[in-house]
Amino acid sequence: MLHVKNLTFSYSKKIILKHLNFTVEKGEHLAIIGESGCGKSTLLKLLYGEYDLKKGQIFWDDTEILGPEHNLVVGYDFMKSVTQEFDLMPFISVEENIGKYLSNFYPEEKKKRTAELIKVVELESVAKTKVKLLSGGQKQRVALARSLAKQPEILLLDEPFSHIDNFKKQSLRRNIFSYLKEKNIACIVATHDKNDVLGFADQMMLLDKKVIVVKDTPETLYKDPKTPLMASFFEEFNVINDEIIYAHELTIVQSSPLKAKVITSYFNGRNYLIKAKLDSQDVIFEHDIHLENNTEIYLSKRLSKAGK
Ligand SMILES: Nc1ncnc2c1ncn2[C@@H]1O[C@H](COP(=O)(O)OP(=O)(O)OP(=O)(O)O)[C@@H](O)[C@H]1O
Repeated sequence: MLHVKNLTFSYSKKIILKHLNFTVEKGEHLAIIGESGCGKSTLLKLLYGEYDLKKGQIFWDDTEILGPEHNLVVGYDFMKSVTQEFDLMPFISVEENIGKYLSNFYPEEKKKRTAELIKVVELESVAKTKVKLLSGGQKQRVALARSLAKQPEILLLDEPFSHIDNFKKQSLRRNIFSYLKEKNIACIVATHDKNDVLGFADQMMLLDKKVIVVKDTPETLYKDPKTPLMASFFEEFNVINDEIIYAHELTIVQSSPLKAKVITSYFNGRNYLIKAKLDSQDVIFEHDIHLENNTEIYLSKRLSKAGK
């Protein structure tokens, strides 16, 4: 288990993270979210042992994670990290990069393992291509596969699919995250993308103003986001009479106290996103058809399927 105890960290005098306490079980998937600059990458670097801690401690089971003051080489065998700098070897092939740290003593096993990982990241077609010839997204996939080569116990991922196109993203997420579950590898993912979280993370943790605001399951936080910052991670939303209401939860009714005037309609794929003026505030909601500007409407929170 990863155990973070009372971690506080600053770059020179600027405090970035304050009094963080949390745990991650073996095989568990934790997503770290928060606005740009809130300290997600810094936290991953601390967990990896890239910096020395002045306050607080980090343990993986009984091993304390220590920084460069204590370790000549940063990092531990049981932990791997994939950052935004992929740190690959450009002049050797994809399969050579992935197999680089696997023992040559068992060539058959090395070959099998490399092929298995190439399949997980769907790079079969470029297995023999030199890495310098790959796109950014392909390089990111090589970095992901390489991090899994010597099966770690815990994997730290910083925006792991940021360079990967939408065609590939969803199947890649499914492959990687189910591979980690299958092998009982814990993973901590810093992300801005709800699709990295919903359906995959066991727990998610929101960082804001240096502290952990909330840590819970994605389902609990989606259904009851508590704060606008949390809601904004998931979807477009409104705050009406102090209540957070997602755009898809607002609907047009015959009559209600919420009388509004349409400002504009945006085509949104399966429906339209309508912006309207409600008293002095702008509200946003989903609707099946385009609405003319200035149409007067009445809005209400949609009843859930259970009728609540
Ligand atoms: N090496 C450094 N030296 C000094 N300040 C730094 C350093 N690295 C990051 N910072 C600062 O620490 C804060 C947190 O940065 P960090 O990269 O951890 O945020 P983040 O949440 O990962 O952001 P993003 O989502 O944009 O990647 C920022 O204000 C950043 O400017």
